[in-house]
Amino acid sequence: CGFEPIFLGYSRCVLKPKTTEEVAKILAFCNNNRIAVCPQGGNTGLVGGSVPVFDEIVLCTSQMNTIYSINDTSGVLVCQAGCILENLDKALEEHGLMMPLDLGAKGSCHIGGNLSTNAGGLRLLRYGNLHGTVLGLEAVKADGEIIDLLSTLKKDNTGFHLKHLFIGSEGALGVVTKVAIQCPAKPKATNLAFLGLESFSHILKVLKKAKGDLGEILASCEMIDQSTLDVCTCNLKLKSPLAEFPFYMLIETHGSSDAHDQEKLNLFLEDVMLSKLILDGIVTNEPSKMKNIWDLRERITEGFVRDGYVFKYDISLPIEHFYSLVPVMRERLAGTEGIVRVSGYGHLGDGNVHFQVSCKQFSNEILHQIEPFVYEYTSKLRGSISAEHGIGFRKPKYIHYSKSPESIVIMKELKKMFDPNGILNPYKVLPM
Ligand SMILES: O=C(O)CC[C@@H](O)C(=O)O
Ligand SMILES: [Zn+2]
Repeated sequence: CGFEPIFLGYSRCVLKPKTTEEVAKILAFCNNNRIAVCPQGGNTGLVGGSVPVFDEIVLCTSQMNTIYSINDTSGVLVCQAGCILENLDKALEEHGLMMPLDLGAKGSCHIGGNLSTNAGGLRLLRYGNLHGTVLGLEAVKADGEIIDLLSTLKKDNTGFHLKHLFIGSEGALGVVTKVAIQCPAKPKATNLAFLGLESFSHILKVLKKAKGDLGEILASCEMIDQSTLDVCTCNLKLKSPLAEFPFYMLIETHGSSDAHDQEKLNLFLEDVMLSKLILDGIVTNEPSKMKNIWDLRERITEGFVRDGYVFKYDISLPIEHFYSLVPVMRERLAGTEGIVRVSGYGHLGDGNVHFQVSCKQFSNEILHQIEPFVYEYTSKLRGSISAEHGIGFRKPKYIHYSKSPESIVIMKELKKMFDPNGILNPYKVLPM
C-alpha cells in the first residue's frame, strides 16, 4: 500500500468473494471464530487502511465488479463495490454521464474503497463529496448481517441516515458491497488553464476571482509549488508547458457550451494577467494537452517516491493558512541532513493541502522534528489532520488532534455495536 515501508503487510489468506452473500458467509464465519479481517479494494490508500498488518484475512472485492444499472435520465448508477473507478467512468460515458469523483488512482481503486474512505479527489470542488453523491449502499456487518440501504432516491428523510456511517469509516463498521451513486452529465465542454504565479497571496486572489468569474463552470482548482513540480519534471521527466514560477494553479471548467465557457475563461485570464495576479498561463481544450497538464498534478505521488522516503501529511486548513505550514517547516528543518524537499500542493479549492517532506531515506530524527509538531500546528488552527486519506493504520494515535474526547467515545461505542468482537480492520481508525 502506498509507498511507505511501514505498510508492508502480511497475510496467509486472501478471499475474493463474488456476491454479497459470500461476503456475509465469510464475515459470519470469521466473527464466530474471532478471525480478524482486512477489507481491501484496490489497495491504493495512503494510510495503510487496506493492508493486513497483523496477519488478518484479506477480504478483497476485486471479483465484485458487476454494474447493475445506469439510468440515463436520473443519472443513477448502481454497481458492486469492486468496480474500478475508471471502468465506471468509461461505462457511464456511453450514457453521457461521468463519475462525480476523479483521482490519480482511478485505474485501480475500487468504488467500495472510495466510499469506505470517503475519497475526495480532483473535482470535489464542483461535484461535492461522497456523503452528498452516494444515494444508497449495501453493507455487511461484522456478524454477517446484510444491511440494505441501497436507496436510489435523492430525497429520503425516513429516520436516521445510516449510509453515512459506512462512508468514510474505513471498513471498521462493515464491508460495503453495493453502491448507488448520483452521476452528473459528462460536460460537453472542458477547458483547462495552467497558470504560473509569484506568491501564495496571489493564489488566494486568483481563487476568489475564479469562484466569482467562472461560477457554475468551475470544476477544479488545484495548486502546486515549484519544488513539487520538480518531482514531475526532474524525477519523472515530464514536460511543463510553462517556464519556472514559485507557484502554479490548474483551473478546469466543465460546461455545456464551449464558446460560452471559453469566453468566460478568456475574460478571466485577461483580467488576472493585466492585474499581474498571474505571471504566465496557458489554456487548452485539446484532450492530449489537458492530459499532459493533469499528469503534472496526478503523478506527483509517483514523482515523490523517487526522492527516497516521503513523510506525507494530508491536511485541511482555513484557506488563508493553506500554505503556511510549508515555510514554517522549511525553517524548522533548515540545515537538517538528508532532506530533499519540503513542499505543498493540493486541492486549493477545498482547502486541502498535501504537505510533504522527502528525504533520501527514512530518519527518526526527521520524523520527530515533523511530528507531533505538524499535528499540533493543524489542531491549533482547527484544521483536520487527515482531510481525505483517512486514519487507517498510520494515524489512530493522532485522531485526538482533530476530534474531541467525546466524539472519540461515541465512535468507539459505534464500533462496539457494529463489530463487538473487533474483527474488522483491528488496530485501525480508532485509538486503543
Ligand atoms: O500522495 C499524496 O499524498 C496525495 C495523493 C492524492 O490525494 C492527490 O491528491 O494526489
Ligand atoms: Zn489529494
